[in-house]
Amino acid sequence: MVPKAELHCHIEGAASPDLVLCQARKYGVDTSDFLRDGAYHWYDFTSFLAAYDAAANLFRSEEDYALLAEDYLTGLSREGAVYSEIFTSPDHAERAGLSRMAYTNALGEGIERARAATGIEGRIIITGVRHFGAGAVEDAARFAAACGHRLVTGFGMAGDERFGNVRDYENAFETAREAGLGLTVHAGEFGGWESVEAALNHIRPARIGHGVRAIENPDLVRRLAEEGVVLEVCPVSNIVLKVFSDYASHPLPELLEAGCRVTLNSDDPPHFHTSLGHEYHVAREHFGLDDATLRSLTRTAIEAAFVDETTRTRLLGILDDKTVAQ
Ligand SMILES: Nc1ncnc2[nH]cnc12
Ligand SMILES: [Zn+2]
Repeated sequence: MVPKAELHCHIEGAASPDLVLCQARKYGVDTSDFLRDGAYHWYDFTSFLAAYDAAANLFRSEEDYALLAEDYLTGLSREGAVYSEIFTSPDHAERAGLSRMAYTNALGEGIERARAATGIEGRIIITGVRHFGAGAVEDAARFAAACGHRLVTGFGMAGDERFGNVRDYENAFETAREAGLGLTVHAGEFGGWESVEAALNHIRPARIGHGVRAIENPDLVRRLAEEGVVLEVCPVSNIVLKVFSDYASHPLPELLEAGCRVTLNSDDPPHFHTSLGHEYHVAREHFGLDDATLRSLTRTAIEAAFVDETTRTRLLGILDDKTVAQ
């Protein structure tokens, strides 16, 4: 099995329908609006975000979140993943009645449990939600900068990219940068190439969430390659959310060919009927990537991971060991 590493997965969006149904029974909530016949139901990006929020609202206690992270990472390890960064959303936890710190500690506990059981390494990227406004994203950044949790190593922004101007979020990212956190921002998913360029100019992140619509501007693709900005590409998400109509028109192969640093990610796996393993399968079947190239994408992810150098070296060692073993 090709070793895998993931940089872009929203933990609330990773809750399996079975786990969500369990939570719904626990809290006596009817899920039929967004979950039917064992699968999530929504029809466009806006209704997807609503389903995501509704599922998130069923995680309310520290044990709920510990279980969510443990369940996700344990399953990911079975697919051959050695590393995972989860995007967390303190705003969602607060809406569900849990403090940001309790939420972060609980997810950390879930990561530690999964590591003890399987060896998978995990880190937390705290995210602000763009369509909650600049004030909310600044609050999330201040929390990320101050929380002091050992596993919090990055800050990002998700949510509806069509909302507001990326400039309005500069302060939030400055706060996170000054605290030494790695930076990633969603851009070039529902916004076009201009959104990627604006993110580069105003946020200066090490990584871009998606970034795939940079393909609309060859100069920008060259810039991404030259600056070595890493793209957290989520192919199945892009097809299911209709960012591209089919795999034949998905730009991942072209971005790779242009020298961009590309990684494979699942985004919100059960919502899109995917998993990290399935993303690697899709890259093989639809983009024609061979095992050596898939391993090089894992290498890119580990190189771009927001981890200390000792951990990075250990992870690269595992990748090389497994490469030799096959
Ligand atoms: N694909 C996506 N784009 C933006 N925000 C998100 N939050 C969860 N999934 C997302
Ligand atoms: Zn995302």
